[in-house]
Amino acid sequence: MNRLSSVIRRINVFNIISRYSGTAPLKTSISDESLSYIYNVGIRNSPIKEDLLNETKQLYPEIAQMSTDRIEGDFIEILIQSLNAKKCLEVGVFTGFSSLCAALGLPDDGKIIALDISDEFTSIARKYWERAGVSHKIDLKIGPALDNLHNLRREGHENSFDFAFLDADKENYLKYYENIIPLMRKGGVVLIDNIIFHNRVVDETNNGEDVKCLRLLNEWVTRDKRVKSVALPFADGIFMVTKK
Ligand SMILES: C[S@@+](CC[C@H](N)C(=O)[O-])C[C@H]1O[C@@H](n2cnc3c(N)ncnc32)[C@H](O)[C@@H]1O
Repeated sequence: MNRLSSVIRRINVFNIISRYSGTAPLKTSISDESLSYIYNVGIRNSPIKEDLLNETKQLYPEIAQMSTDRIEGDFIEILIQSLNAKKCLEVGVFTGFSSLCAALGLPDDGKIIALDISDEFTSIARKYWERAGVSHKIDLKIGPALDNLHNLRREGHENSFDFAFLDADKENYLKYYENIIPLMRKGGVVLIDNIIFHNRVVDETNNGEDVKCLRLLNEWVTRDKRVKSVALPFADGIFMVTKK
């Protein structure tokens, strides 16, 4: 992590060089009505996904928005399928929406190693994985994700994952990222969720640890020579990264 610390010291997150020289981003032309239309027309019917999200809302009304965005979930499923992925990693499970989507995109002998710290949240997840018939594809490991990532590296999983989804505690994102990249195979894809974190990342008055960590991570990823990356302006902002 020495290279990491020295680069972090050099990054001034509010003095980011503008790399974009095009016209105004297309996103500004999407009205609320068009966005609703996209969400209505763009999501295929899936009673099990809707039930999971509805139960999450009932059980945890204050934090239900932690579930991965509905379109992002379908995007994960399609991406995994089109990559022919067989071995996936998820950091941050909650009640299991994104892992359900990932598992639905995997073949029957595919595997997801899913990491979370909460028995309570993931007990809901297990119920839906069972109902969807995908439990056998998901190996849930309860405990601090960083410890489990270190274990995976020690146990010989480096350079082997086809796909990873990072969606846990934001303060540790940079450490997670630095442990996920060595685990990915060449051409493997990592999606990093919440890179704008409900617009807090661009709010200069917000200097919460989670927000500061996301700013550093975003700069770090863009400069990382081990990968190619693109930031996708949907849901809560997503970095899509592929290992060279
Ligand atoms: C944003 S939620 C994940 C949402 C999930 N991807 C979904 O689609 O529902 C973040 C999760 O990270 C977990 N978490 C927080 N700190 C953690 C840690 N140190 N190690 C592992 N998991 C952690 C929380 O328990 C929570 O379930």
